[in-house]
Amino acid sequence: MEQKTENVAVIGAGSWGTALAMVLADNGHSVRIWGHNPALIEEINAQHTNRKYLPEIDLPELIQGYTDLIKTLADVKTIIIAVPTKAIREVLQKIAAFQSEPLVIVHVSKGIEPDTLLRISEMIEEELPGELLEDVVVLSGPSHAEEVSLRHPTTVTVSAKNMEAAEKIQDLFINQNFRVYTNPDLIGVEIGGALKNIIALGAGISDGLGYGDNAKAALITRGLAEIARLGVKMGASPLTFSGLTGIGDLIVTCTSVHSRNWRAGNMLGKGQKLEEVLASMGMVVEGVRTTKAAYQLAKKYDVRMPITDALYDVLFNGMNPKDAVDGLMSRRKTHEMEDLEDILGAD
Ligand SMILES: NC(=O)C1=CN([C@@H]2O[C@H](COP(=O)(O)OP(=O)(O)OC[C@H]3O[C@@H](n4cnc5c(N)ncnc54)[C@H](OP(=O)(O)O)[C@@H]3O)[C@@H](O)[C@H]2O)C=CC1
Ligand SMILES: O=C(CO)COP(=O)(O)O
Repeated sequence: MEQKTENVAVIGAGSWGTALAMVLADNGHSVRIWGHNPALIEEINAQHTNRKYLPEIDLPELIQGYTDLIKTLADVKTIIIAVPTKAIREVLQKIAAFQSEPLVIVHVSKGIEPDTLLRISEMIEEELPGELLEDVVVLSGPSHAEEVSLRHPTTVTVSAKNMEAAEKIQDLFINQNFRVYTNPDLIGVEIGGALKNIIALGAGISDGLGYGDNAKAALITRGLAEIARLGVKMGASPLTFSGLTGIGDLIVTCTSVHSRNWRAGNMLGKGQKLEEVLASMGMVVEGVRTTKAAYQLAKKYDVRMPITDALYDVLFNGMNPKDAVDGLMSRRKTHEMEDLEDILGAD
């Protein structure tokens, strides 16, 4: 496939930013990766590695590391924001302080902001004035950085209000190992990507407690039901939840040892305290903040989210994980498809 190459900036030099920089470099783009840790950027430039986040990987030389944000964005139109959700406003404020040309922002983070209950594209629209923001595109789907950086086959979805912008980002990333689909359902893509992390924490807890595949299948299936219930009330298409950013990302995150959310849940299930689990991870566990946001969203939209409620009690109210599972299993009996009307959007 003939592609026009360009300068692309990746903001965030962690696992996902680095793996996506590799995809872009494989497509021939000049990639500038910005990070706030000078030692890591020095390592990327001098040794072409990022040992903390992708220990086994050698990086293409087309990837250049930067710590100066102004230099990173010179002659760049498209930037990939790959920092944890809670750092997004901070980096956008830094960019807004000097940027004068409009940007296409591609966000690849998976979260919802607690309290404001904004999706990430909405946070970006709040932080960047209209004259600096040409388009916002989300890229999401079942895609562990560890496997993308090994160039293992991976599929993701892009979405935006302006689908022409999404298609341009599809062209920017797509290659033989990294297949990119489009989906116009921006709300569904962002909600599925964010909320699967809650269920992945739950799957990790279940495995940590010693429960088996039956319990995990139940969590994935009933987790998807409650994500779809909320998503549809927020305006998403129910079909999106049967796609890559719905069931696809749920499967990969609930079943993979690469998932930081699964790993954190696993440690919780084995009896460790949340603070010690997070301190030992060294990488972001988005599901913790997203549990708080989803708990608040469930109240706002009056949607039943029993797994999210149980996770909230474990994470923020000190509930014993075993008691949380017992609570889920002893809920009032019900019809499996009782919520179908909600999922299909009927009154
Ligand atoms: N890893 C994956 O496989 C995937 C991750 N994602 C999503 O991508 C997002 C980023 O995750 P990921 O790369 O994995 O996270 P990591 O924890 O691997 O890396 C996060 C990076 O962001 C940097 N960072 C944190 N806070 C700031 C800040 N205030 N200013 C500048 N840089 C900051 C960190 O710097 P430092 O090293 O100094 O802490 C680190 O380089 C998350 O929302 C995640 O859900 C989506 C799909 C796949
Ligand atoms: O989103 C991911 C894979 O699609 C990565 O999940 P974790 O953040 O749990 O590692």
